[in-house]
Amino acid sequence: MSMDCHFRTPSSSATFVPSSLKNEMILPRKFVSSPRKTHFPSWVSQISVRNSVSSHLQLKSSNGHPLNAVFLPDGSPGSSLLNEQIALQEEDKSVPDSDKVQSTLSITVVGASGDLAKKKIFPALFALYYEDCLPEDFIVFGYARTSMTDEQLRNMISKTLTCRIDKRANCEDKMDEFLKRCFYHSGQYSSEEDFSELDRKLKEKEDGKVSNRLFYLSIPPNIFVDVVKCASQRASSGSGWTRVIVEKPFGRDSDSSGELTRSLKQYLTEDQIFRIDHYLGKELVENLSVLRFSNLVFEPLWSRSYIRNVQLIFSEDFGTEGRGGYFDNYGIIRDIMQNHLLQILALFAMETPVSLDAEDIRNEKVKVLKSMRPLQLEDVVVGQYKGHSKGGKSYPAYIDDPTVPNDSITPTFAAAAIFIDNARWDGVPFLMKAGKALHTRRAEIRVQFRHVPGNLYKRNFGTDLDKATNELVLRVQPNEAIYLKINNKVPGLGMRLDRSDLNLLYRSRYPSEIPDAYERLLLDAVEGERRLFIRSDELDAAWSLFTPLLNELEEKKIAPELYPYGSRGPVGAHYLAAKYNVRWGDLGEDRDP
Ligand SMILES: NC(=O)C1=CN([C@@H]2O[C@H](COP(=O)(O)OP(=O)(O)OC[C@H]3O[C@@H](n4cnc5c(N)ncnc54)[C@H](OP(=O)(O)O)[C@@H]3O)[C@@H](O)[C@H]2O)C=CC1
Ligand SMILES: O=C1O[C@H](COP(=O)(O)O)[C@@H](O)[C@H](O)[C@H]1O
Repeated sequence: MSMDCHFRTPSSSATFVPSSLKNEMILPRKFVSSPRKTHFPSWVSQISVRNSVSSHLQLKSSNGHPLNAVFLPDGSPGSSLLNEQIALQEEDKSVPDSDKVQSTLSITVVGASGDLAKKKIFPALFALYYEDCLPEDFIVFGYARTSMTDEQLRNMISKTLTCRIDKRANCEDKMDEFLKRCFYHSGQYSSEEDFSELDRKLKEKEDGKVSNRLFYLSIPPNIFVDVVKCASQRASSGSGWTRVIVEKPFGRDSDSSGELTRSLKQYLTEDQIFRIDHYLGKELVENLSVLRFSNLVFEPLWSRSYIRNVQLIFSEDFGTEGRGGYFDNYGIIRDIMQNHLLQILALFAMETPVSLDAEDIRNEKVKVLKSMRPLQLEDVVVGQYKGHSKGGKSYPAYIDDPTVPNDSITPTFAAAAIFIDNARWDGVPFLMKAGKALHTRRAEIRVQFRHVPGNLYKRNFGTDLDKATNELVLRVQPNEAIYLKINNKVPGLGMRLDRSDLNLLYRSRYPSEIPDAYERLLLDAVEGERRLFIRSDELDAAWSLFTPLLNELEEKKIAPELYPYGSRGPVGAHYLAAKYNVRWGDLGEDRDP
């Protein structure tokens, strides 16, 4: 599905459209008061009317706040009442556009000279602009210490902007238009004067309109608080909202994370903080709840009664090249498991939320996180990649990175078994595995179901009944897919059974390019939709699970098991799985569709 904003529906008002409409089964979205008028197909108005009884008016943002309205800053006295009235007014089509106060959106990318900004943030902003997902009136400011002119920033950004494969028409023009809205301000991260100067430049561009300001902190964590202090005191909006997207890592453990949250909250309210975990913005992760809660065939099976184990697998076929300095201070458990994989696990295992509202979903995630048992050292395997030569090419060891100490024992691989002590999941092992410099790049969720009781066909499966159980796989990346391994009769006169797949391969079913996770998350932040961002109590619960283990690993100086660059990782991961009678599902991946 392409992220065509005219056709993106807020999850909280997701609407089904007959399959004859295929990829257009999503409803148009917001910016109703934008001067750039959108012409919707006639079926849209029918659906809006049909849903109007339940006040599901689709033509507004997912949190119910249209962007081009005046908003009091989040959390300010009376803001919710006033904002609600404004939202109601927005729904009232009798109010002419000219009577609505025009607002502007200013996005400041702090750390604009860095890797993430170039690789992900600017391209995502351009994609949103190209899909008409940003308001008519917006500007982007880059902020960093590096000295650069606006033109140099534009030049730098232009190298990483891409056009969607299926929408090349006019793309170059759109890029030029987008770049004209990009500006740069060079400043120190702890200088209030420099942020005052940024404020002055922002005001100049905002031209007296109500301004909504979004700051994206794409910088190392040790300067988060300095920036938030300066930005909130000197460059926050006086008339609209101010929000701050904070990149991970959110601390190194419970204490440092708590300290970071307390420091941020000296300057911002929780509602203004958008802690990003980009895995939550990935298409298949977003689809997890849809699959589970909107299909009768899945939700009844979603428990210990039918599920034998669940596996969350992340692997990369490259090492920490270029990021060793950052990585060595964190390791794979903090880099991937405590956030990306745990977030997926929480979504997978939570109880049904009261609604699709952000708070209802996050409440359920917190509950299930609190039901998890803190990780035990004996349920964890750590590894680190070593150098390897293959086909005349040599691959470096982790410690060959010049920014990594020679005696580093930081894990670049980890596997863990997690248990959830609640009625639904009692006794079900949730296995996580994450590693760098492995043989392949992939992220997937694998659900292995129990044996069929009294299976009439058990003799046809040979001795290994485990191989004959159903397995549901959500392949998050690459080549997104959902497939279910089933047993099937091989056509013919005999009775031979075959393991086969019911396969929903995204590129076959949905030919349009899938939006990058950062596009979805940036758009949600602009709209004030918090569902895919981490609330502080979720973060606390996540750290409580991992902090005792991390302390123990560090105190006992547990040496990682070495594995060759490009291999399947340490053998210990297989012993860990075997301890719980589990076989990693990705071992037979050559047969995966
Ligand atoms: N890169 C990635 O793939 C991912 C990154 N992240 C997170 O996003 C954030 C940004 O990542 P990334 O772009 O890779 O980071 P960079 O190391 O590239 O840093 C971004 C910018 O911050 C400034 N900076 C770097 N080091 C320091 C320092 N010690 N003191 C002050 N300023 C500094 C530099 O700008 P200047 O010198 O011009 O001021 C730099 O261009 C980090 O929190 C990272 O953990 C999260 C997921 C993936
Ligand atoms: O957060 C991080 O994610 C990337 C992997 O992201 P992906 O979207 O490319 O799968 C990982 O390489 C990095 O170490 C980590 O900090």
